[in-house]
Amino acid sequence: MKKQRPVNLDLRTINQPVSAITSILHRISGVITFIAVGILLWLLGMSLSSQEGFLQASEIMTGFFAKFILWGILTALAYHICGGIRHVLMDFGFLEENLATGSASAKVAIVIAVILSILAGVLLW
Ligand code: HEM
Repeated sequence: MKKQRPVNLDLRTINQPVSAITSILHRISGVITFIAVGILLWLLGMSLSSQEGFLQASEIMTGFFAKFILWGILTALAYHICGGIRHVLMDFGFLEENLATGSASAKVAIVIAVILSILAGVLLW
């Protein structure tokens, strides 16, 4: 096999198209959402356990760090849903599968997710 093949695996030097960045972020946001389910179920369980548990859960959620984590979770979920709906629209043939439409829909998904993220921040603080 030829040993001197042109291989470039240095991600910092590869210019990623916006649809590729959207795709990577979609997987990352999916993993964050998966971990978030555990955190949110733990909080829900605590809040439903007793009156003290509810007060404890409320107390936890007043801290800046907890709010920041929740904001991150809501941002990841918002992004994942926007990217997910984009995927579903493409899969059902509502969006054309070409470079121009892929880039445009990726940008729209990012902009909507940023707006939802800002709204989540306003809601929390
Ligand atoms: C608890 C909620 C959710 C969790 C934990 C979750 C998690 C994930 C993860 C980890 C992936 C990545 C799979 C991979 O890249 O191999 C994924 C992909 C996907 N998710 Fe979610 N997801 C959730 C909710 C949603 C929702 C609400 C939507 C719809 C809007 C959605 C739509 C999608 C789609 C379409 C893909 C496939 C994307 C692709 O083909 O690259 N997900 N999800």
